Amino acid sequence: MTEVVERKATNVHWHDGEVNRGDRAAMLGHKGVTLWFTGLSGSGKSTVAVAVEKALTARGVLSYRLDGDNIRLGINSNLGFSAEDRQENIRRVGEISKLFADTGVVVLSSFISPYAEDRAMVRKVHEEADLPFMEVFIDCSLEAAEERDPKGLYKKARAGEIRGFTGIDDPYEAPESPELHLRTDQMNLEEEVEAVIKSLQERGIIV
Ligand SMILES: Nc1ncnc2c1ncn2[C@@H]1O[C@H](COP(=O)(O)OS(=O)(=O)O)[C@@H](OP(=O)(O)O)[C@H]1O
Ligand SMILES: Nc1ncnc2c1ncn2[C@@H]1O[C@H](COP(=O)(O)OP(=O)(O)O)[C@@H](O)[C@H]1O
Repeated sequence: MTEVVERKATNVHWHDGEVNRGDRAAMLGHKGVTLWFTGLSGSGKSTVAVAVEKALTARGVLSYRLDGDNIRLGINSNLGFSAEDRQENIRRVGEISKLFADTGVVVLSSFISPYAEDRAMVRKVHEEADLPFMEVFIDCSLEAAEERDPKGLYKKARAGEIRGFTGIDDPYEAPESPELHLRTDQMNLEEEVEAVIKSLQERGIIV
């Protein structure tokens, strides 16, 4: 696996507080977790995350969405779509997700995250911090995603106006053992939300 970037800072030390993760979970009434939605552009990552956020909020569960497009307009605006930039994009949002999950939030991170190695890095970062991490494969055939083409990007990619577009001329490595596998070209949104909520309950993250 590619090493996480080398730390440049020296003489830095972790500083513990007096309020811990358990205190925050007791205050909120649920645990923190990162739900990592991965899939092709147009597979439904954002649609599912938005619907799950709404359902969790209605249950009094604090959640927060981190979305590829939004993050790339802000903190990651200096990154493009080369393999190297995608890796740095995922590394940063993986670390951000970890911080949010540590606060007790149910984090809904939606990124194409096409490379298995980068997703494994995010999983490892969570495991090392003893935080729950669930990879959610938002699965949809390329044909169906291209048919949907909600932003007209596949059309542009086919016309050669976008280079290195995932699924067209850049790879997508499907997860081999995701915690949750949602076929958005075979299920409806309600079923998908239900599956996510059930999975969070089964893992004892929410009641
Ligand atoms: N070349 C190329 N390949 C894939 N996607 C592209 C590209 N150029 C722009 N876009 C738009 O960027 C969104 C994906 O950003 P991500 O941060 O999720 O990508 S990645 O995880 O770093 O691969 C993606 O959003 P979604 O369609 O919501 O997935 C696109 O809107
Ligand atoms: N079962 C489904 N689950 C999620 N999205 C669906 C489903 N069926 C159709 N769609 C549509 O597919 C599109 C997915 O777009 P989006 O959520 O932006 O995908 P992504 O974030 O993966 O790029 C939306 O237009 C959505 O309405």
